[in-house]
Amino acid sequence: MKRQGRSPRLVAKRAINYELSATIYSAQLPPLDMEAFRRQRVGRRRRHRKKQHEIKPVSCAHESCIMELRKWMKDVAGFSTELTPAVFHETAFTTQIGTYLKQWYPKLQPQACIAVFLVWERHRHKQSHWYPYITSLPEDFTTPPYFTDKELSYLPDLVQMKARDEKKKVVNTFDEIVTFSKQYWTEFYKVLTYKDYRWAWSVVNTRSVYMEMEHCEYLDESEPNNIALAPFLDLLNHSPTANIKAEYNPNTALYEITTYDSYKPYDQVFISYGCLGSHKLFLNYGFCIPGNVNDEVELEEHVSKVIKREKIQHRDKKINLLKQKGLVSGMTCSNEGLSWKFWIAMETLVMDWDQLQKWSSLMTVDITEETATPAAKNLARGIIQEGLFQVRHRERYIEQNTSDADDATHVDLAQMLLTLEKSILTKS
Ligand SMILES: C[S@@+](CC[C@H](N)C(=O)[O-])C[C@H]1O[C@@H](n2cnc3c(N)ncnc32)[C@H](O)[C@@H]1O
Repeated sequence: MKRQGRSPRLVAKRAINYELSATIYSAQLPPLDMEAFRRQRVGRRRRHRKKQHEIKPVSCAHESCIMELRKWMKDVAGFSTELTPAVFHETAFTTQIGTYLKQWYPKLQPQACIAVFLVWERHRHKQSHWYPYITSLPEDFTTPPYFTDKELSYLPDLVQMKARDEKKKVVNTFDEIVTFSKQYWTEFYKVLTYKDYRWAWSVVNTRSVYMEMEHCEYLDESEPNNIALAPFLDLLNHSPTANIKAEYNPNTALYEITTYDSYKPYDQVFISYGCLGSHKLFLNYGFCIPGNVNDEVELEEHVSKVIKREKIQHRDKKINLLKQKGLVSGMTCSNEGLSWKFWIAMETLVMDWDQLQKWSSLMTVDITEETATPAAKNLARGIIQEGLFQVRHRERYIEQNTSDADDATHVDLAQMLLTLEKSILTKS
């Protein structure tokens, strides 16, 4: 039942535009109808006709945890060959532990609430109604909370800062949950460990779907209440180029995903988790993809470093102006090159006083690498070089500091993020 270090995929059984629907499990949803998945029958003949030279993917349908999950889907949702509606009357708040969840103080954020629910249900093992789903979940993750502080230091600066924040958030919410449960729910307190909580938090982070939900009086409103778990649906992997539509349909009470891509038999079916670059994919899901069309490098840090040591006239005034106009955060470079906001910043920073008086005329020009002034290009070159210097510096740091105590996957991820950054900066 243990799932570790592998990545099951959903495979198209026919050359179709695949359509999946599933019910979601959220912290506060009212009872939901569940219609699981429309599974197309695979004719044996069709499989036999498959060309010899095609490499058949290795199916994981026979794996006990997936079989259990399918069996569970069949038992509770009538999952067999066609989508069959069924009903789940439970939500986290209507289960055995709902009384605690509703009284939690300070109120739980949606993610923490689902995490508490998962920790508890996992602890109940086979007694839990959710056991087949919980057993089908990965045992660990490669998201930031799983990185040691040393491993975090291998990451590029910006993503490192966000990864540290994410890890801190898990630790802080865990502490709050310990404090509350110690006093008001000792049964839970006795079984609660940081390891389990981190696991549950990561389940929610990496596997939940987006769903607009109504206000819930029991949840902390500082975080939007729009996440839900969708068993089986959460086996779908991400591709940055997948062309899909995914939304909860209140008319059918189904979470519906439609793909506009075509698949041949035995292809892996992908969905898109959103237009996410490698940083976000890593921070939220613990992986990244080379050649991701959504990748970009934020240049704000490099810009501020370079302009501190360069002689920039009226520097503070120019920086304030760029900040006021909201141009600082969009200074990026991608596989397509440097952003318009970056070029505006470069032109602004090289202006003399007279040019600065007519600054607004800049906004009407489409500045690109081709049309930028030589001074702006020169400054831009210095900033890109600073970025490349930082990447090389971090790569050397990894080389000198890694040891057997580090998790090899974590080190690989850090190196991959640096390589992606280097590739974009070099192209620019
Ligand atoms: C919603 S789950 C998808 C199912 C998952 N592969 C599993 O084993 O259950 C999301 C996780 O799948 C993995 N994943 C999804 N798309 C991926 C991809 N294109 N490359 C590598 N890992 C991916 C990541 O670990 C991510 O956190």
